[in-house]
Amino acid sequence: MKPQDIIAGKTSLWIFGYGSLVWKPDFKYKRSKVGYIQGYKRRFWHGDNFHRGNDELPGRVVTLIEDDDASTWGVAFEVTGSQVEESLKYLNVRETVCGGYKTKMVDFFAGDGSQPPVQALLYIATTDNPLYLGPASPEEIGTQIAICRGKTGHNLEYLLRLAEFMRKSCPQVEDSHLFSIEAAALTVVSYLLAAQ
Ligand SMILES: N[C@@H](CCC(=O)N[C@@H](CS)C(=O)NCC(=O)O)C(=O)O
Repeated sequence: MKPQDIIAGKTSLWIFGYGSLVWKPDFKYKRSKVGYIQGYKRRFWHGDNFHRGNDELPGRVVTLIEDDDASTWGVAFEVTGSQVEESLKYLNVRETVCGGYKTKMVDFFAGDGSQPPVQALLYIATTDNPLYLGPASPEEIGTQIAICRGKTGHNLEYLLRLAEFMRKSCPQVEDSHLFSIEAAALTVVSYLLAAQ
């Protein structure tokens, strides 16, 4: 489903965030819910040469990789009325034009699992994306994040705020990929500070 199809008739839309959107949606919404999507794992495998990096030193941001056994926790935001078009126009620039992400509709399950899933729009960077960097060790990814910055800020902020969100809002979720990268990045930062 293309965003313009959604705008055409929709008066309400859920938008699922799993990276910077969980702590910085920056668009108006009616309500939000913490929850998850199934069939995807979150990985720091997408390059970013705008928000958190540049062409010489691209940062690393998250995308979703298909995995039938995995689920990814984040936040779904419900936009209604004029918020639908406003949010999609904003996200098209932030996510697609500047970030290389494309849209996809998935089932979103609210965290308490008490209600049936709702359809949600999300932004995903697929492996054919020119900015796709792919797998690397937590140490390599952590080091890259510790030294990169872009027009929106430091790549480290992007990592630490996502880790903070998961600890506060999804304490039951053990995201070893995220937390191993966080530990590696903080180790690099401690060495850099000690070397000063
Ligand atoms: N699409 C994911 C990832 C979004 C994301 O991290 N996008 C980057 C674009 S490369 C962004 O918006 N960065 C803004 C920032 O880093 O503050 C989400 O739903 O959260």
